[in-house]
Amino acid sequence: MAYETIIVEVDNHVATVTLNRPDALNALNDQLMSELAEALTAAQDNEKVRCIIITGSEKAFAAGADIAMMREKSFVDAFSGDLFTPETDQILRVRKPIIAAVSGYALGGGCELAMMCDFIICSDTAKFGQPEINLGVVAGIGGTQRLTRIVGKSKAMDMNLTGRFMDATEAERSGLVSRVVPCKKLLEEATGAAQKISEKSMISVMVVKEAVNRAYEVPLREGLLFERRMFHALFATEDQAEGMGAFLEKREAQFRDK
Ligand SMILES: CCCCCCCCCCCCC[C@H](O)CC(=O)SCCNC(=O)CCNC(=O)[C@H](O)C(C)(C)COP(=O)(O)OP(=O)(O)OC[C@H]1O[C@@H](n2cnc3c(N)ncnc32)[C@H](O)[C@@H]1OP(=O)(O)O
Repeated sequence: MAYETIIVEVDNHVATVTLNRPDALNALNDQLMSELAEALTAAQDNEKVRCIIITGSEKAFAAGADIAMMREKSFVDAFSGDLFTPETDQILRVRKPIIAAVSGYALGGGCELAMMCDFIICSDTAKFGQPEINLGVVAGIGGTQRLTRIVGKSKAMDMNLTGRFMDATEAERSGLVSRVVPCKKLLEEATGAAQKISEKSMISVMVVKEAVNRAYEVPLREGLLFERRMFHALFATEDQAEGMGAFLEKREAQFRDK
């Protein structure tokens, strides 16, 4: 598939999707979101792909929704057209793990897109923010919701009210990102993580993704029960027999459940 605003490479079970609108700091316009949705669907359907990375350029992961695209829209356009809901539903339907590899700006929809991924590895140049208030709007796809659950009310309120940016150090300290690496090592680190995940039992990987994401949604007792039942269920898989057998036979496990 030929794309204009993204670059897709599949190698060794990892699909790397690079946002590619450098002149607009990867601002998320209709075409980019449509192409990203298509690429994620293709990665989900491709049996050779076991982990997905979304990344951008050194200067910007994504500087947010495209302001030029939004400027002309009315309330009726946004509300009746359910602006951005189909795209966000699409990324949340992907069951394979998605790593956000963030360098430079991840602002507004860019920060929100990164937070919709399963975890974020960022470079020491990363800057996260929800500056929508500067535009007379507020975050629209998780910047007041996921950010608050991740970094806490005070920091989320500060960032959404002042529009200030958070650097990589603060992002790691706040739990927004999993790891911070030197800019030149970002893709190597993200690819290493993706390949390590690709070696695991795919069925277990998908259960982890679902269980950790559910922790945001349900009370602890319900989450613990879900986790317990999925732990029990995995004893029905070949991968559980292979994984535990390989350990006891002191060899590498060869997982095969899809
Ligand atoms: C399955 C598909 C998955 C899809 C997932 C869902 C994605 C949905 C995304 C929509 C989310 C909507 C809800 C969201 O909360 C709303 C927003 O995101 S509002 C936008 C928030 N972002 C901003 O306000 C940042 C705006 N940019 C800046 O402040 C600055 O550009 C900067 C980042 C601080 C960098 O400053 P500089 O280094 O000085 O660079 P320039 O400003 O000169 O920018 C260079 C060039 O890029 C253009 N540009 C930058 N940001 C945007 C943007 N957001 N939209 C459009 N264009 C942008 C800028 O205009 C310059 O262009 P030029 O003038 O050179 O033509």
